[in-house]
Parts: sequence; C-alpha cells; structure tokens
Amino acid sequence: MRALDLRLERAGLLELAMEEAGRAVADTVHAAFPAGRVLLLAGSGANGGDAYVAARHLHALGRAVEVRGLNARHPLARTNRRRLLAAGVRTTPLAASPAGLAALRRALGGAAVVVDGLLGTGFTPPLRPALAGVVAAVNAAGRPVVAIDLPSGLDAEMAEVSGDPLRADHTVALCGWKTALLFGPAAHLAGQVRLDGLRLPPGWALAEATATRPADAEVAARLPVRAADAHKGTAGRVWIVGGHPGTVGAPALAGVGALRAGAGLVTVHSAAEVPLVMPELMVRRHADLAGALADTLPDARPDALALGMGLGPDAPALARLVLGWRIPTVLDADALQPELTGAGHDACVWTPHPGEAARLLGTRTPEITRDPLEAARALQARYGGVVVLKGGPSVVAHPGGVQVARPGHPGMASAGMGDTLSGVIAALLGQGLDAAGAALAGVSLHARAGQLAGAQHGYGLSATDVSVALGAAWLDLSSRR
Ligand SMILES: NC(=O)C1=CN([C@@H]2O[C@H](COP(=O)(O)OP(=O)(O)OC[C@H]3O[C@@H](n4cnc5c(N)ncnc54)[C@H](OP(=O)(O)O)[C@@H]3O)[C@@H](O)[C@H]2O)[C@@H](O)CC1
Ligand SMILES: Nc1ncnc2c1ncn2[C@@H]1O[C@H](COP(=O)(O)OP(=O)(O)O)[C@@H](O)[C@H]1O
Repeated sequence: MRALDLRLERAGLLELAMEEAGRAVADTVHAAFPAGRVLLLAGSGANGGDAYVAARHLHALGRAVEVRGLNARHPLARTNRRRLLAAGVRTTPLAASPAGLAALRRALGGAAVVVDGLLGTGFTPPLRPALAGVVAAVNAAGRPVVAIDLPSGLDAEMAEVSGDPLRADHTVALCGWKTALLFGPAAHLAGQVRLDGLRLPPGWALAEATATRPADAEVAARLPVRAADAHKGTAGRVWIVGGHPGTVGAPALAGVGALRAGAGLVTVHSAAEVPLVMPELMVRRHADLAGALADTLPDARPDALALGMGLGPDAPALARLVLGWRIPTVLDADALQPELTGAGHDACVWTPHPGEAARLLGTRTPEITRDPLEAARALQARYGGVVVLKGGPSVVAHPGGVQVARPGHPGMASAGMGDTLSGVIAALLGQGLDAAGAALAGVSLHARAGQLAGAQHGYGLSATDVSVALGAAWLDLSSRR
C-alpha cells in the first residue's frame, strides 16, 4: 500500500477520497458526453472502486449506466459495489472468456461513452492476457473513453509504453500528476487530462504525485519586477560564451534570447566571427578566448553568463574556469560533458536535452526519455546546481524537488530553440532570480512564447520567432500573478 493510501486510511479519508474521485469522473463524463448510455468497466482494485462510485453518481444524474466488473478485491471496491446495488444498479461480471468478450463487445456497441476503471496506479506491467483481451475489445470498439486516474495498462511511473494499453480521450487524474500523464509516448494515450485534487487537505496530493506542475500564478510570482528608475546596468549584465567556426548562430540566438528576456546588457564572447543578428547585442571576438576569460578581473565579470552554445571542444575547460567564478551560470550544449561531474554550484543551471542527458549520465537516450523525472533527479544529484532536462515538457530538478513546466508547441522541435532558452535563463539569473527560479520561469516563458509564436507559424516556427514572442509571453504570464 502506498504512502498516501496509508495516510488517508489512518485519517479515515480513503473512503471520502474515493467518493470524490467517483464524483469527479461522473462530472467529467456528464459534461463531455451529456447523452446516451455510459458503460463503466471496473477492475478489482481501488480504481474499480472509483468506477462504482462514478456509476452511482451518474445514475443519480439520471444517466443510463451499465457496469461490468471483475471480482472486487479492494474492500472499498466491494463497499461501493454494494452501495451501487442499493441505489438500484445491477453490475455484470466482466469475463475474458470468448462468451464474456462477445457480451462486452455488444455492450460497447450500445455505449455512448466508456469509463475505464480497470487499472490505475496499482498496475504492474505486463498486462495479463485476460485483461489484455478486454482492453483490446475496448480499443477496437472506437467508442470515446474516459479513463480514471490513467488509462489501463500504463505504468504510472513510466513515460514509455509496453504492450497495448487502453487509449483514452479524457483522463481524470486523481490527486497528483503521474509520469505517464506528463510525457510522451504514454501521455499520448491519455487524451485530455484533467487533474482533480479530491478536496484533500492541502499538500497531501504531493504524496500521490510523481511530480508537481506549478500553476501559472506560481511561475508569475517569480518573474522580476523592475523599479521605474531601472537602467541597463541594473537590469542584468549577461555574457554569452559560445561559437566555433560552423556553429556561430548558436551564441547569437542565445544573445537574442537574453535581450528579449529583459537583460540590460548582453555581450557575446566568441573565438569565432558571430553574426550581429541584432544590433543591440555586443559581440567580442577573441583570438584567445580562454586567455581573455582567465584575465577578466572580478569586477569586470557579468551578473550572469551562459556558456557552451556552439562552443566546440574547449567548452568543458572554459566551463570549469567560469564555474570557479561562482557567479550565476547556465551550462548548455558543448559544456555538458561528464568530466564536469560534481562541478556545479548553487547558482548554476545545466540545460541538457535527452541526448546530452544520456551523455552526462553515461547511458542511452531511451533510458532518459522513459523516466525523465528520475533522469533529472539523477543529473541534479551528480552535477549539482539546478538541472533543466529539456523536452515537451521540460523538467526542472533542484535540491528542493522536481517540477514539470507546461509544454510549449510542437513547432519548437527545430534547431536553435535550446540556444534561445539558455539566453533566457541567463537573463533571469542576471535580473536576480535564484537558479531554481530562473530555470522554472525561463522554461515557462520559453514554452509560452513557443505557444504564442507557434499559433502564428505552426511547424515553421523558428527560434527567432520564439525570441520575438518572449515579451508577449512575459506580459501574459505576469498578468496571472
Ligand atoms: N491514493 C489515493 O489517494 C486514491 C486512489 N484512488 C484510486 O486507487 C487507484 C489505485 O488502486 P489500487 O492500488 O487498488 O490499484 P488498481 O490500479 O486499482 O489495481 C489493482 C489491481 O490490479 C491488478 N493488476 C495489477 N497488475 C496487473 C497486471 N499486470 N495485469 C492485470 N491485472 C493487474 C491486481 O490484481 P490482482 O493481482 O489482485 O489479481 C490488483 O488487484 C488509483 O489509480 C485511483 O484510481 C482513488 O480511490 C482516490 C484516492
Ligand atoms: N515538441 C516540443 N514541445 C515543446 N517544446 C519543445 C518541443 N521540442 C523541443 N522543445 C523545446 O525546444 C528546445 C530544444 O532544445 P535543444 O534540443 O537544445 O535545441 P538546440 O540545441 O537546437 O538549440 C527545448 O527547450 C525544448 O524544451
């Protein structure tokens, strides 16, 4: 039994939580599919219990319900099946025999919507053949499906999919976010997800969640507010260190990202010729970049810097040098190397995509994407500071926990987006945010800008388009304070 179950049971609240869960499911079904027969499928555990409660609420709303259930093993599933009977609704056994599956197919044929209460967080893959037959019949019927907590056959703590889980159109997530509901390909099977806190005492939901997803207001509260008499010297002096012959666009994009995220003064330092894509950027070319950095006196150092974008093979040595300054630092791209294990400090942010994360952890990319939360935690523990594991959505891991940002736009799957993000996070560090705040606010702004620009450009979205939308994204997010 999981920690939250135990706590709820001790407090006598598990029964109330199940009642709330069933009510939330019934409300979703009734709102999304207001007419027609509802077929509810109940498993043997608490997920099945939620389905019996939902059936009772739907019946009370005047809906025609048909309930098919496995042997109820969970005591509250048994209790709620009895209550359903007492309310006048008969349940039919759900059998995986040929005759049972034929009966199920007939029931599916007459249903306007199906409620999946077969398996929830208690499921351990692989799906046993008997239930696999039931799931296959539901998928084949093509009826709309509302899943309780998560689609049956998904492992709550994995983003990867094994076997053939149920495909839902809607999922009512109970208490907290699960990995499977946040990241593809598992999340692609959940349809539209609605989180219901079940009116549990504040904070309790955290025990059930594998991660938290901060509300917009929480992110907005982290954005810096500038005094009316602010000037470019107080709005953050940011350095971008990157570029190498052939990859000079990367630091330029980071520089633009930093300017568009409010940095007062942005200087790009590079050993290569970086194009002046925005005249407001200062670009300094150094024949000896390492020497120039090493000679920088403490007073001349910036408020924050981002290093690594297109920087080439010298990146780890340069990263080690600037980490020694102990100023707010973003490490990206070529600076994300295993030789920097343990080199992070409290004010630094590492921004790997899954491929770079695999390199940092000495593993393969699928190991990262199957459980991004665990990968982000492992990276943070190994490298220190704060880690942004990029993706759609990105994960922020810091010593206080793991948070999942809102996703951006699929058009963001194009080159240079990560460079822009590193500049955005550096700009926020330069404006005084701590590393965790800058990372979370940075990915949120970047994702929101991606959504706004994506609505205009679709899959033709470029990193430059996202930078241009950063100001609107900032205004939009800060209006939610
Ligand atoms: N926590 C909370 O706050 C709240 C939680 N709530 C709800 O509780 C749900 C979790 O309930 P849970 O723990 O009873 O597990 P659940 O998912 O119903 O499945 C258990 C059954 O699955 C079976 N089974 C397992 N693996 C299998 C396989 N490979 N293939 C086939 N079968 C397999 C296994 O069968 P058995 O081994 O016993 O034969 C076992 O009996 C959660 O998702 C949410 O809906 C709400 O009520 C509100 C408050
Ligand atoms: N499908 C998507 N949905 C949302 N955001 C995405 C998606 N694909 C990529 N991104 C975002 O775009 C950025 C890509 O970063 P990265 O791979 O480092 O790009 P590059 O190295 O080309 O600059 C990340 O911030 C990531 O979160």
